[in-house]
Amino acid sequence: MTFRILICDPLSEDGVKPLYEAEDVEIIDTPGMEFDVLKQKLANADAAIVRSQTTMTRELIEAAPNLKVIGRAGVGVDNIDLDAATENGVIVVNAPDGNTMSTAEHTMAMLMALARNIPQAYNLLRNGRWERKAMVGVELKDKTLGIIGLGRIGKEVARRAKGQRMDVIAYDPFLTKEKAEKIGIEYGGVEDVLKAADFLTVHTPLMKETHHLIDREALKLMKPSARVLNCARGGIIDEEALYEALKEKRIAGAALDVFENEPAVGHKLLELDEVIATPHLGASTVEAQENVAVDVSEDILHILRGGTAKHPVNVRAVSPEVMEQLEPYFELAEKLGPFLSNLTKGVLEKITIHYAGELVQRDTLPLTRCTVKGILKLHLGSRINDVNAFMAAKDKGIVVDENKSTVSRGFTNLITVEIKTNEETRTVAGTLLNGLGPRIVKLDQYSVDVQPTGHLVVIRHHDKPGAIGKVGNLFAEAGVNIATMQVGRKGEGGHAVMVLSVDRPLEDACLEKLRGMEEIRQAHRLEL
Ligand SMILES: NC(=O)C1=CN([C@@H]2O[C@H](COP(=O)(O)OP(=O)(O)OC[C@H]3O[C@@H](n4cnc5c(N)ncnc54)[C@H](O)[C@@H]3O)[C@@H](O)[C@H]2O)C=CC1
Ligand SMILES: O=C(O)CCC(=O)C(=O)O
Repeated sequence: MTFRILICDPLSEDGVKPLYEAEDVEIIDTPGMEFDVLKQKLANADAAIVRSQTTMTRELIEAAPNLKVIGRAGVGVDNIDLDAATENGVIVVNAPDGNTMSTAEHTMAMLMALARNIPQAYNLLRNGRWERKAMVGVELKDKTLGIIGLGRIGKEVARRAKGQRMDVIAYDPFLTKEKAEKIGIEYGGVEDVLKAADFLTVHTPLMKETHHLIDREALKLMKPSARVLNCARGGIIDEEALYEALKEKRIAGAALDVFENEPAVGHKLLELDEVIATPHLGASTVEAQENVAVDVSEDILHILRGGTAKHPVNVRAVSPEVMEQLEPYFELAEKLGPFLSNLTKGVLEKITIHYAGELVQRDTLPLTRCTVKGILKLHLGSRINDVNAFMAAKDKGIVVDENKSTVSRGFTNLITVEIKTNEETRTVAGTLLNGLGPRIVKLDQYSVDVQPTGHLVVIRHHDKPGAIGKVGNLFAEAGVNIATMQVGRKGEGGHAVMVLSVDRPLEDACLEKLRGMEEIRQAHRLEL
């Protein structure tokens, strides 16, 4: 059997050697295809390899009936429609390690160029101007580098910045004070990092939660002398807000490797003297390109020949028999994690899943994996899936435990998820009701009956006369219709919870007012 592999973006020749040398592979190496050509070539491809130039849309994936694997020669998979790939049974693999060093080094190159005006001075000199006065820079020594996103690349940048004798402060949802101390940096919340930074660099994936993470409000918290860097993904920093802040001299400079829309030729940020930029070159080194091309090529060959993926991004590894038994429970498992982790404060340390009732007899590991995936996805984005969820948890030092008990409090099946962070331990229990689907039946010590779907508001309040009415009035004033409301309490006059499902999302102003009420201890808005 011959597998047809389509190379959609330029790849390292040495890196794709394993593919050219394989006897069972036919390569179609035509990078930079127009959409229609790409669509036509995909129609009979078994695998496709992309970097960041090609966007693998649903339309393209659906037009490729033989497609089994998409390989991303790099880290970010925001240019691949993962839902479409999963729905169409296409495995997506990436190369998460191969370009870490290059991207960290590029970030440091940008940091130094930014501090010393190197591109600006060079431009002037090429135009015959020996300008020294206007090109005075700043030292890095004793300056503070703020890092948002301390994953593979963020950590390497921190290490290098310390070598420059900079102070480093970082925020990452998986970083604790203790972990930060161990690597000799300071731990802070996002606001602490923004306020302290002389230079700010972002190294998160681009996803719903990180889109415009650095927005107008964030930039307002920064020092006027601060400079920002983005060598991760366009869209993490709000480009309009950055432009305004630079124009109004509220920040001093920016170094950008990535843009919301690429190629960003003619972008108005590039007209500003305080901005230096490169055309998405973070991973463009001989070494990184060879590494990532080798990694995806090997993974693709292995998968096409019937093996399992080394760096899967979207697949669910469950045998058809086990899948059939567990299928109905996946929706419940998938909802419980995000429901609880949205409510939990602090840095995640341990996830425990308790199974009771008929589930005790089953192989529940796939459900545990699915729950862990739901929790981690909130911070690590869509590349977390059932296959890599445990590995990602281990990577982040999070303990995952599962246990079983015959005590199911009257339910035929019961899944209880417990999340322990460095600040609190919280639990949620859910069951699958015959014909009615998933239900949340317990939140911490309170019994409730909630359908975990749509727009939800979860409130912890003091059980006082009028509290519920006040919440109802506030929602009515905001034009938010309450579809269902569940109230649970330990005893009269004590702590209580309210879980409301509403017909449209609660706006920020309404949530703030809710949080400001004297009867309300905590309020969260959830989309499930
Ligand atoms: N410019 C370029 O050519 C390249 C860009 N990249 C980009 O860099 C990004 C980071 O890559 P890696 O470090 O390899 O990924 P990684 O997955 O190792 O690290 C990402 C980190 O971001 C953290 N994070 C998630 N949400 C966050 C939030 N709201 N606030 C703070 N931290 C948050 C995660 O906990 C994780 O530790 C990639 O997603 C990719 O988009 C990667 C390689 C090359
Ligand atoms: O393919 C490239 O050079 C871009 C690399 C990148 O952005 C990534 O790996 O996420």
